[in-house]
Amino acid sequence: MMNGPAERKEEASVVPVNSLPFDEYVRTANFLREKTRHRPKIAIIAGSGLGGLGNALEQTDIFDYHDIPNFPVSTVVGHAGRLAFGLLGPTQVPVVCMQGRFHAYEGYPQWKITFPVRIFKLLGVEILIVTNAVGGLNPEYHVGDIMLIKDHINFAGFAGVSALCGVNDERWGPRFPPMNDAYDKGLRALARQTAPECQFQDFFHEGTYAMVGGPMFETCAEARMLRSVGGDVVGMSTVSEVITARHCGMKVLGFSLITNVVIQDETSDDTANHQEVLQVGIHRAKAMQDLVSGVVTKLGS
Ligand SMILES: O=P(O)(O)O[C@H]1O[C@H](CO)[C@@H](O)[C@H]1O
Ligand code: HPA
Repeated sequence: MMNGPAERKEEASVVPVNSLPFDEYVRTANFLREKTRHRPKIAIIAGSGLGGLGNALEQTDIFDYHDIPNFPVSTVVGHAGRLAFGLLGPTQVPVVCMQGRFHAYEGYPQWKITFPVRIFKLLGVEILIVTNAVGGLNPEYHVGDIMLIKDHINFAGFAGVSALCGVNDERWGPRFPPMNDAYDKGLRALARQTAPECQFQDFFHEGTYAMVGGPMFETCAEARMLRSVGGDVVGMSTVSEVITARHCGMKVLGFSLITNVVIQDETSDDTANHQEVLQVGIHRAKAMQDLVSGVVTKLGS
């Protein structure tokens, strides 16, 4: 029998993994809405070394993550831990930018990693732009190239780790959201159109982001496996944010900066390291900024 007393009891005993009640999200959103004059429809999450985007905003209202109720705090070098509301680009489009994101390897549960995405939804955001630093797996990709994210492979998800685990609150979205259209076609077309205008068509690709848990970089065998199943780049973030945004009906656009080439050959003397990731981020931050700003300007007009 469906929904009999036994089934209901079992349902009630499930501990929701997304464990803050809806009202707590509303409290955080209200806190921010009361303190900023901006009403952005676009949110940007800046990855490792890419937080400079937030510094390019004008008329900013800036919040330290420590000061926002219920917000996690950044613990990774290269993630400033600030939420900046402001105006981006020549046409002054209102945006909100996370200067630093949260990762599972910092010890955060999935619902916390993705908490800001739902706050953006409550604030009226319709489009989420994610940026990240990645290792290149595709042999045609070089350090400093930018990849428009076409799709992702969610290795954590295969293991049952998802921000959507737990009792589903329909106020956010459906129990079984589709992900075949995770990265919006129209927004990707806009990004492809913007890349040549920024003069970097020569180092622009479109490909698939493979998400691993980190914090350790990949072994050579793992890297070859990721490449063989279709990964063009690998990183330790982003996918949970994208899934949460799609779940609550936001459109998503994503860009990856290739900060290192993932070593796939055990005879190599090179090793991956976070300092290199940050250095490349610093050198190519302007390119990423121009691209995001170019797309945002088109969206705002
Ligand atoms: O994905 P973002 O936050 O850009 O950071 C990337 O850079 C770090 C490794 O250097 C990892 O956290 C990886 O995910
Ligand atoms: N692997 C995983 N995540 C990363 C890498 C990498 O090589 N570079 C930047 N983030």
